[in-house]
Amino acid sequence: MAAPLSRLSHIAFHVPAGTGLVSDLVDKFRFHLFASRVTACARQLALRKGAAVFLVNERLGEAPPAHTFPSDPTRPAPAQQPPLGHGDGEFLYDVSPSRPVSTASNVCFEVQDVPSVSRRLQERGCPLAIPPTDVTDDDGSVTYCVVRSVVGNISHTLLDRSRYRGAFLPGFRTAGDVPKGPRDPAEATHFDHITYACSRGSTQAVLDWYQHCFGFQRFVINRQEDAAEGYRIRGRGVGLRLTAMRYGKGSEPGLADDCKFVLAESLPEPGKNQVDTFLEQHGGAGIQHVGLYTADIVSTARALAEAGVQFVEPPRAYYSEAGKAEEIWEAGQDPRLLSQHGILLDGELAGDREGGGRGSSPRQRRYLMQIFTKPIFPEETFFLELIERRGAAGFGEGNIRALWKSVQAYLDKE
Ligand SMILES: O=C(O)C(=O)Cc1ccc(O)cc1
Repeated sequence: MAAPLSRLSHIAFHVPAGTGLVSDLVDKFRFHLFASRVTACARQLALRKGAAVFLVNERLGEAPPAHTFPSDPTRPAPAQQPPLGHGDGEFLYDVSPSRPVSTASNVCFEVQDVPSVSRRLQERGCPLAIPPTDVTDDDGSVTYCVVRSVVGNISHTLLDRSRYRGAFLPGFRTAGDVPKGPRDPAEATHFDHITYACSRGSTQAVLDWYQHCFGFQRFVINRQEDAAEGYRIRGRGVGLRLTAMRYGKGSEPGLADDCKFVLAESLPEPGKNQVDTFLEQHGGAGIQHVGLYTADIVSTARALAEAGVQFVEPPRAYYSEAGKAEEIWEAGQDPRLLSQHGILLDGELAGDREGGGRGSSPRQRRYLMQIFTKPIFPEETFFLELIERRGAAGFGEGNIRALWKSVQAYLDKE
């Protein structure tokens, strides 16, 4: 049996010190810093927005010699530290990605029984980068292991925090103030999807690996997609092959336990494209973007733009395309407001994903709205997305084309 995952815990970045990622997440994206761990050579900061948690791992200087484990000047040493020789000792709960560039490289899941999950992974031929390891502090203990994915520099930390009462993980101090009052409706609430930029021709092997190791299921993005080839969108400046998978049973679109994994591959088309640009500047495959779910994308986009977040601009003709304004009005949205913020809207017809007859079903007002930020690191690699789903669980061709072109126009200008 594949190794069962309970829920997504957090996504970890690895960045050199001084990239400004933490201050951008706090000041611009309105995340709250809630836990930190500082050693002589690494700073690990956990930031939260609803159920969406990012862990930012910053390298502060040279790594320590392999035989030492860094002491934490900010709190007493945990009772049990990871054994030496596993990982590189710099970052707790993770391995350092080999890339020098800033990267989002670890998707961490909670599991119930780390030793049994590790055994199953090893039986399935997935070597562990860090074997089951206990870490303890005054608030309890956590067991974790780390497995490297078949995709680029991505790894997965699997942890059991059922015996832990602290704010985040053993070894971290509580930091900052997470607001306790009623949630601001303009806040994003959780991760909707994580998109991997994959090298050409690798999708099937990636699907097979995640299915074999973790029991991921294929998720149909759109009924126009082909079972073997995925959803291919090409022509008119776009060359993209998308395939998606999910780890949970899948619930109502928009719920926190329904995070999907989207695999993006470029198709041979003239000119440079954003997936290949990612692969080149990142030094290989990896996490290209993370979709943050919000129940009110207009307010969230407005608040983030006011705080300094830069979004890519939709193609100039997007809102004046035949039928677009009508489609937006029909969905109950105002095209002037969406265009003011650069938000895209795509409808999903009943049966678009389930295989029902397109055109034969009455039009349902199921739709989604999306907007991409500009890349957030100096390299043209990782970016964030805001997404609001109104009943639509997949991704529509209209939005994908427009999003692709928005990013492309931005990259071509740079
Ligand atoms: O729409 C989304 O959020 C996707 O994940 C699809 C997608 C993937 C990669 C791109 O470069 C552009 C669009």
